[in-house]
Amino acid sequence: MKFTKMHGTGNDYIYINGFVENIENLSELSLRLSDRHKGIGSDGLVVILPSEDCDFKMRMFNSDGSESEMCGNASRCIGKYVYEKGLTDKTEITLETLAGVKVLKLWLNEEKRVEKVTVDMGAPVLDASSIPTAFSQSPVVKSPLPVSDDATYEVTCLSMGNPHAVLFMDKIDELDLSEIGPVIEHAPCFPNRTNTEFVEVVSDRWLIMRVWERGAGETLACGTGACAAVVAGVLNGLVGRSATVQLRGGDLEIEWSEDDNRVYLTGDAVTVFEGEIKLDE
Ligand SMILES: N[C@H](CCC[C@H](N)C(=O)O)C(=O)O
Repeated sequence: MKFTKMHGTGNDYIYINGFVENIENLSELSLRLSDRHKGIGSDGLVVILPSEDCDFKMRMFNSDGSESEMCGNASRCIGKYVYEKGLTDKTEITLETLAGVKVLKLWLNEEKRVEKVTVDMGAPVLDASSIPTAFSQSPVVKSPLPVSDDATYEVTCLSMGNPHAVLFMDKIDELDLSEIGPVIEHAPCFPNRTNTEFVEVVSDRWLIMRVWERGAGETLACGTGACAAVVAGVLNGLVGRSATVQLRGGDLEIEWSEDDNRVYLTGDAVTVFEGEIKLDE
């Protein structure tokens, strides 16, 4: 099987061309190939497929084999993949996902390489029952979430097609995410588990964030998570509608448009290497 290793802001996935490769059991394959010691090594697996109504379709699996509805960083990398491999010559591309249709706008440099991509992520979902959480008020803002006997955090929960819990706090560098991350991910109030963002507010245009992803653990960046952080920041009166989110893997630019209520995500898309792997060994 041929594959391409790509990252968006350090969030790395194995990309497979589903027009050519016919792979069964993608969930098991993601679990196996994502392993950083015994596999290729990645945060998960992304398959690019034909779509009936859109230009392309994405399926995205976490490194634990679970499938997610949406991935912002992978959407940008798909834009680069399909354009640079000649699968399309469009610079505005529609992408079918389990979270609906997303529109990718490609930014080309002088050599016609895709340098960055803006994704129209659609409107955030703020209704508690659709996120889903056990919290009943909508929007789910400043809700108390006990994480240990002596610590309760206030969380803001929303969906960008996939679930997010956002926590605002200082000194996020000092957090032990491997301890607190799984507790929140598996908290009983999140029946579908959750992605969790730990966010420090620097100014009304600048957030610093670490992320514990559902099904993948701490990653260097999360596009849907960065969108969730800005939406949650606006709901809490902490940040403006247009902000830079600084992650361990780099910066993402987020705008929650007042005009159309949609969230726009802009960031890099990078090809790391191409490879071929025997699946029967
Ligand atoms: N890293 C991705 C999101 C993956 C989300 C996944 N961990 C889930 O289970 O929802 C992003 O850039 O948006």
